[in-house]
Amino acid sequence: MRRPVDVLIRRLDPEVPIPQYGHPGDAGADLVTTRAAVLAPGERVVLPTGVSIALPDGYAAFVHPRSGLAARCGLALVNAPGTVDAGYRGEIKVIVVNLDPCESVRFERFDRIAQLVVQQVEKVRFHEVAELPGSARGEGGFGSTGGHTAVGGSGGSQGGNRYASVVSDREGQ
Ligand SMILES: O=c1ccn([C@H]2C[C@H](O)[C@@H](COP(=O)(O)OP(=O)(O)OP(=O)(O)O)O2)c(=O)[nH]1
Ligand SMILES: [Mg+2]
Repeated sequence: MRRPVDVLIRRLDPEVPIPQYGHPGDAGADLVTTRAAVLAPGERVVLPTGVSIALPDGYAAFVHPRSGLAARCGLALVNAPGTVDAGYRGEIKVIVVNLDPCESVRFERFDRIAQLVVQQVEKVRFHEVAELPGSARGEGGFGSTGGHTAVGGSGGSQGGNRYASVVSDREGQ
């Protein structure tokens, strides 16, 4: 295993646990909320994690959702993945939204709400050019390779089509 990267961390709440990896090979260390909360269906809230960090230069940390909460409760991060810059010294916050149409989501203090993935990031220099070099993909994007052709349209009147395509995608799984 590679040597871990050292990251300085400050507790802003004396009782908050230091983020933990669930298993040795995990990419994300779990973040908790220091504030209990109840999110009604569709509600969005910014939750404090009680920690701030100082990343080494050339690194960033990304706040990712936890799949279990997404699957069980419909919890999503509005800005997933949230980007924590190396120079940020403020409290890490998590912007959660309850996407379940019916059920509220409840968090107790110190429940794990997200996971922090630390990665090396490249700094680039942009060089303006009149033409970009060619590539196999070219300008094709947004479903250009197929598989999503029935999704989309201009909204309203396409609703029936859109639903049918979602159903058939699921049947194909
Ligand atoms: O999920 C997140 C995302 C960001 N941040 C913090 C760390 C990050 O360094 C800072 C700014 O985030 P970002 O650059 O995504 O937000 P912005 O709207 O562009 O703000 P700014 O103008 O401060 O860059 O907010 C969090 O605590 N949680
Ligand atoms: Mg920014």
